Amino acid sequence: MALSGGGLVRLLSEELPAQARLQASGPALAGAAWEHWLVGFCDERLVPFEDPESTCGLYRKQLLSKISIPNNHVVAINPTLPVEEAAKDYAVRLRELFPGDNMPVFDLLILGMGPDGHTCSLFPDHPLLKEQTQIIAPISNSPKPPPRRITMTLPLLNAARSAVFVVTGDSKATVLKEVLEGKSANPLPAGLVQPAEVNWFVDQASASKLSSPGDQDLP
Ligand SMILES: O=C(O)[C@H](O)[C@@H](O)[C@H](O)[C@H](O)COP(=O)(O)O
Repeated sequence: MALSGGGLVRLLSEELPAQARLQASGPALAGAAWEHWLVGFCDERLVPFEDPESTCGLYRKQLLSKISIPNNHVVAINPTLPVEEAAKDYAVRLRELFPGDNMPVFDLLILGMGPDGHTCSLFPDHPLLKEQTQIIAPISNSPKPPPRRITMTLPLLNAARSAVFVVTGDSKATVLKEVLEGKSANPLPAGLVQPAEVNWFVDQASASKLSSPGDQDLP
């Protein structure tokens, strides 16, 4: 699986370890055992892991240290490289997890969405949305700080078996309606993520502007 940053870190860190403890006491659910998972990142900020802006550093501290995922099952970036090199290096690291596959196929992507409809570090009207060759790309002018990041691109995101968007808060209500119900000829980045299966986990505040469930024709 691959994880996104932002508010998702706290949300997963608050919920998953408790679920893991619950499931660990259950008879089956061996498949849910954490040691079977490899964890990558849908995007990452180019800062040291000890920086509070480091997505991997936050997950290690708040989540991964509390569940039994072996350290070598977490595929982190090399934040000491220049951003272009860090992107190339991360693409190599991910491809090593999928030997022989032309395109790595993640089982699960867990994504957030910004109030402008960005996801990962793919922002509206950014040239990266047209990237069709690289699976990981650098960005040095992220509108959301910090500016230097690496990000999965749409070819990699759309090759996944499934994606889950987790969207909360009223600041996302307008953009969520646009992504799920809009008919724009220029869809927002979150609306361009269309792997085999996409599920949206939203709270009442972020869903407050959606049409009533009965008459939605969701993508
Ligand atoms: O590292 C990042 O910044 C994220 O990957 C980014 O894409 C995030 O998911 C959205 O900006 C939503 O973040 P919030 O849930 O905090 O609004």
